Amino acid sequence: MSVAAKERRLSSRSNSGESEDKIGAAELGRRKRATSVSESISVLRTSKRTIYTAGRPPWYNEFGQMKEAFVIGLSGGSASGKTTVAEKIIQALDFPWVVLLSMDSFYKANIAPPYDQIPFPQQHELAERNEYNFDHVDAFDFDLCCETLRKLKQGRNVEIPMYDFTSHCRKKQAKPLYGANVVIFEGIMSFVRPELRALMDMKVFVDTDSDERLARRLRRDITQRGRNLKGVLHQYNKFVKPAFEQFIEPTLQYADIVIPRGGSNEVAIDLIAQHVQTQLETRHAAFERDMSHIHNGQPLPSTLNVLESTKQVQGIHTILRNRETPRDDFVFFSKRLMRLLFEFALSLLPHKIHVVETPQETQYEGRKFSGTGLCGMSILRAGETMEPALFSVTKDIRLGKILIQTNAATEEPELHYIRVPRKISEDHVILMDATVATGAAAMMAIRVLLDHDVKEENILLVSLLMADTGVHSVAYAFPKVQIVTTAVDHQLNDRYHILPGFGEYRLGNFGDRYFGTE
Ligand SMILES: Nc1ncnc2c1ncn2[C@@H]1O[C@H](COP(=O)(O)OP(=O)(O)O)[C@@H](O)[C@H]1O
Ligand SMILES: Nc1ccn([C@@H]2O[C@H](COP(=O)(O)O)[C@@H](O)[C@H]2O)c(=O)n1
Repeated sequence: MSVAAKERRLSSRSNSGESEDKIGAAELGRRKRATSVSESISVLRTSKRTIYTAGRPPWYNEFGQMKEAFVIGLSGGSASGKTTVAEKIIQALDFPWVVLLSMDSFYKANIAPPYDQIPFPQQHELAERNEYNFDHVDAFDFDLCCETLRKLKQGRNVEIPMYDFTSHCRKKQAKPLYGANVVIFEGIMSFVRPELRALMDMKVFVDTDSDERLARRLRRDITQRGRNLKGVLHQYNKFVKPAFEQFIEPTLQYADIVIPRGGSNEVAIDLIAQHVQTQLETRHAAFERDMSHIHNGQPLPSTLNVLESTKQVQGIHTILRNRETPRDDFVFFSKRLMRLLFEFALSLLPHKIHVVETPQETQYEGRKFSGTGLCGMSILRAGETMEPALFSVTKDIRLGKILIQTNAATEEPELHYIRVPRKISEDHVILMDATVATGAAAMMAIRVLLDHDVKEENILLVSLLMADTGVHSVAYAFPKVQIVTTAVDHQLNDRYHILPGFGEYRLGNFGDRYFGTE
């Protein structure tokens, strides 16, 4: 199958995108039209219940640790039907957060030893004349391939190189990919290296008759890869066939399952899908969801930083907690409190001594932010209300967004949309939510940042008002994250759920009061 088609499939099943990662309702609709998934909303199926969901449920435990993605390795000769089988497994799983990763993406950008002794124009000419061996192990960048698959398995954000079969080159742009519960990794050499095999939870070999493979390859390479009959036959006899015997066929011994006839073998595909479902159910059931009272009575963590409760701060709280406060006052005083909060949060960032010369030509020993970079990340919807205040105290700050909603049926947070600024791994990140109750959404947002290689100690969770449960849950899972707020409330409702500002000190739903959607 063509790389373009594989990429289309890949992007249609994951939350990656050309310019952003998103899985909002509109995107879901587009995907449904682009793929053959039948229902109008995504369905996560388990044997016990059916959960309707458009978002991604937690992929980490109460300690904040990752549940690794399930990796299916698919091997077999060229045109044996690996991609077709992968696509059928995806359809049979009918489960979001499944990504298809092809080894084709890891063809060397510039053909390397023993070939890199040949200068580039000649390499290209060799490929054009079908004299370059794309079926040799040396044609693949195994190091990058292994690193990418390992990161995906660990749930981290990756950049997938894009390969063009027509020009025989890696494209300049890579494709961001994040958020996989299941990774299907396919390629002719996928079982060759032990380090790649070690990452696979299940290994499947697609065993298709060689005549059939040749017939399919002829059709595909002529119609999709811009080749001619003579060239395909020459390449097949000189490289593809010997490579199958030398490198690919011997790896059949590593397979857990051998699928004769490839994509037509519905029974084998159903069996694989069932096994993966069972594995995912087991992992899902192991997740501790109710964290509302496991930290009861514990002292507040040392990573908690509460803004000094001056009379001025108390005055603003009084206005915000007053149910009679009109919306324009609520917005005005929230913004005042947010600015104070952000100035306080910024003071917690690392600073170094910085000496400047004054107009009087004396030296002034001051301070300067000593981090690499700073960016903000708002948890939608209420976190968005904090953006103007952040902009008013920081200059040129880059901003990302993340939409997390609670699934009414499961009461779990679900990830619906993310837009993370590029190259944030060395940055300090100010993560914003107006209020934090159980901490579930904040934990998910922190996990997303960690998956994008942000350092835990560089994250500041900044919130106007927090419940002590939320503080405990976040600090327990992510002990290096700095938690910054103006007040910590301890309030339980009759279901042992803590709601900040609830009851006597009621604040209500912050987003509704701020946006006037009560
Ligand atoms: N069972 C099948 N019957 C007919 N054609 C098939 C079948 N499986 C795959 N093909 C076709 O053969 C070609 C190669 O299949 P593909 O799944 O891309 O193989 P691979 O990923 O192993 O190279 C494609 O054009 C595909 O449409
Ligand atoms: N520039 C290239 C790169 C690779 N090939 C052939 O692709 C085959 C692997 O892809 P499958 O989808 O068939 O598994 C491999 O056999 C290479 O010969 C190519 O023709 N040109």
